[in-house]
Amino acid sequence: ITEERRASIEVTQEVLAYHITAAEQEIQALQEATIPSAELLNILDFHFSGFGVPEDATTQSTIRMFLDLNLVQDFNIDYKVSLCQWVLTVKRGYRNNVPYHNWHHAVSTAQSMFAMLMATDQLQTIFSRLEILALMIATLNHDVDHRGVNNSFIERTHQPLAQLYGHSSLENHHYNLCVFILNNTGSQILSGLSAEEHKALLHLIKRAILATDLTVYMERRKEFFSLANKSGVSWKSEKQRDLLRSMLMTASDLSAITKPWPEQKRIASLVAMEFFAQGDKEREEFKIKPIDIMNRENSTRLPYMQVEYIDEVCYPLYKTVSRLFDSCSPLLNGCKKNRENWLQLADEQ
Ligand SMILES: CCCOc1ccc(S(=O)(=O)N2CCN(C)CC2)cc1-c1nc(CC)cc(=O)[nH]1
Repeated sequence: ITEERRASIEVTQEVLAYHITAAEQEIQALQEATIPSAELLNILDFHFSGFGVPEDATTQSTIRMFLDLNLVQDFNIDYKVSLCQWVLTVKRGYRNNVPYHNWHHAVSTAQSMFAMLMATDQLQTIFSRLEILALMIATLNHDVDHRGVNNSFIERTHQPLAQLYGHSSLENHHYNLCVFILNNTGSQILSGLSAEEHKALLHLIKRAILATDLTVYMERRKEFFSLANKSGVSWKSEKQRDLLRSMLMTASDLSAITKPWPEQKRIASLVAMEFFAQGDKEREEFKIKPIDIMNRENSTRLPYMQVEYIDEVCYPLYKTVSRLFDSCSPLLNGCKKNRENWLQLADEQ
């Protein structure tokens, strides 16, 4: 990158550091709070939704996940000084003027990963402690600073992010901000790790966040489905574990489609709001015709689009994950149920 671009990134990071550091009183309140149990917070349930809970419960739920997975203890994470500030700083990294890709989506995604890990002993034996730490940090940060527009919009409209990163520009940005927050004074939750653990962890986090680019998921899932068809997969090789971690990232990322119908309906309208807002920008600002799913005029086709989304993107994944890990079958059942609900609405159109 040229010298002036490097300088402008420095300035942006300084400004970001100032804005992103959580407010003192918010940190204090969280530090002093008694964190309710996982049962009380309902975070062990597959039907939990981050969109349904008040802000302070979302930060307490995140802390509870790290505590109950023993990550605070295993990695000597300083609870008061770093973990509280880190959670609040990640929360502030999300934009609350974005209808769907905001902090509530981040918490829902992290909670889905948490629920899968807590329900499936096998996963806790397959993955090392470092991999579990990576998955929890990656799910919470995987969409940080999302602007409510997708990669293709960013690339087609030549936004700075597109010039910084060739492809998966959003996911690269999410990863870089995740690292920036981990290095920011006051939220350095990884200070208890050795140099080689830290290096290995950042690689695991990068792979996990980049895996949330849906185009990457659609390419790699064939390999996952055929691997899962073999009897008794060992998940011993790093390549196989990387694939499994990536697929579980997507299963967590798309878990809104598995939620009880009232929740799924509400979340789908937030997704639609965001997609249509992008369509409006494309039409007005960039004089480009928005693609079907982002075109407000097609909103009557929404139920039909959801059925397509379930059939083409979601169902095959939850089917395979549930076949490998039976305890994750609530995700498949929720997805099946929502397909029926959307199909019924589509037929009524
Ligand atoms: C609810 C408004 C319409 O929502 C959709 C419409 C179409 C498709 S799609 O499968 O055809 N497909 C996906 C891959 N893109 C590259 C092309 C379009 C997906 C969604 C959708 N996406 C998400 C994830 C953010 C959540 C969600 O609930 N629904």
